[in-house]
Amino acid sequence: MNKIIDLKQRKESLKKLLYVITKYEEEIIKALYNDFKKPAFEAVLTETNYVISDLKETIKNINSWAKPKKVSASLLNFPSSDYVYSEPYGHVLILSPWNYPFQLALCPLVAAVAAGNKVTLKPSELTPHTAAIISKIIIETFPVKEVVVVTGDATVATELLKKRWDYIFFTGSVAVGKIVAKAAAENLTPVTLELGGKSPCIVDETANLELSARRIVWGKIINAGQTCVAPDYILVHHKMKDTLVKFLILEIEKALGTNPEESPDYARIINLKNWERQLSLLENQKTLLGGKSNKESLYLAPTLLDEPKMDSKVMQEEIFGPILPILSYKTKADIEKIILSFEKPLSLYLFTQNKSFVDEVLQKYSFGGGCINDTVIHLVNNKLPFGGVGNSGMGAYHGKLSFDIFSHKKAIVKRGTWLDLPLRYAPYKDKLQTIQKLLKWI
Ligand SMILES: NC(=O)C1=CN([C@@H]2O[C@H](COP(=O)(O)OP(=O)(O)OC[C@H]3O[C@@H](n4cnc5c(N)ncnc54)[C@H](OP(=O)(O)O)[C@@H]3O)[C@@H](O)[C@H]2O)C=CC1
Ligand SMILES: CCCCCC(=O)O
Repeated sequence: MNKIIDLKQRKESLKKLLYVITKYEEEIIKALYNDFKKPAFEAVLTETNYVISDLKETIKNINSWAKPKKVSASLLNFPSSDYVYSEPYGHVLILSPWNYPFQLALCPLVAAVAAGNKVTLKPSELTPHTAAIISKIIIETFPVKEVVVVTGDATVATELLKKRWDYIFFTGSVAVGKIVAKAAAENLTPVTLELGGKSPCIVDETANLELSARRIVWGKIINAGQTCVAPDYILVHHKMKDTLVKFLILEIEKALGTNPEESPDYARIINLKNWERQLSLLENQKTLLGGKSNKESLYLAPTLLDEPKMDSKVMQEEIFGPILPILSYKTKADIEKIILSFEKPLSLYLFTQNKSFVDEVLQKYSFGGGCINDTVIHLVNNKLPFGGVGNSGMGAYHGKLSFDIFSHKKAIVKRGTWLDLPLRYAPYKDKLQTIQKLLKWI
């Protein structure tokens, strides 16, 4: 059993990490830009500041989170004091993706360290500049190497998965999530899988269309649509479709101008393979806006598609890019038929003023989490669990939940020795009635 990293040392390490990240914030922002032109505003909002506030919250609460929790004792154990101890799993592996390469690597890492674990982190090789600054930060913060960064591609991750870990935290695609789960099963290693899916965005006949368009566009164009909780496709009431499309086009132009390629506020597709995949989603599709692309700069305009067929590629796989299919519906049965044709999504968004429809949708559809009359912002509140369900993932984190997923919860009963009731001990003769009465009474 590795030496458990004591609370004082964990807190010191996290304070040092906060200092070092703050010191290198400009370098991190530059690295994110160099990797795929992530705008500085988005880099601060969704990466550096996101991690800094998570770190501050963890440092503030680590003592209370790590303290053994006293729970009410069972009368059957009288006299006793009962506790839940949070114990680090040991040595954890974190595999993180390229789309929010700083946040999705560091937030799990902060929690794993806070819970007292050693950490091996493998960031994506698709964002080498960010991986390099993460390595620099970790080396400067953890000289004793309780945290190490292993850079490299999927082959490195494959080798890492051959080792035995005490916990694996994976963020990425469903396909690789299954590879990770299989590898973990070999050693019965607990895992958190933060995956993806096709997150629907329903707009009904009561929705405020201008406001809905603004919030849908925001959630779609941030990071050039490469966000696991981005609205993947729109289901709009057929009477509202034309007006919604008009507002979507207006909001995209308001945000990025009439030529988004020239906007400094719009990222690029991460690499040629993903750019070509995005282009393949446009084949034989009717475009309402966008479609313009540039192979050299890996640019793809925010693109609205008109009523793609359900068996088309764009409707058969997670888009994970700036393409937004618009499908209209007449009845709730139309909505149900489409949403239930897919695996349980990571998110679902509903734009409506109809409270009973909200209740109906929340009851009818299973999904990781989502918003009513907005998109993506459920990730801002760290009191809310962030995770998938079914194919979109298992386990959820953020806030104290992150500390808890990296802690084994050990139950401890501390018995008094001044009293030892004989009831539970054999021989049981003529004790049965007493125990039956007692158990009914408790
Ligand atoms: N739920 C969430 O929080 C998030 C989910 N996602 C989902 O991730 C997907 C896109 O991210 P992406 O990075 O492309 O996902 P991948 O699954 O391709 O990669 C995720 C991580 O796993 C590594 N990896 C890739 N192939 C293998 C393999 N065969 N064995 C072991 N490890 C491997 C990658 O390394 P390398 O990149 O170096 O090849 C990367 O570090 C989308 O489906 C998206 O929805 C993305 C972000 C957040
Ligand atoms: C806005 C931050 C989002 C991070 C996780 C994702 O890709 O959805």
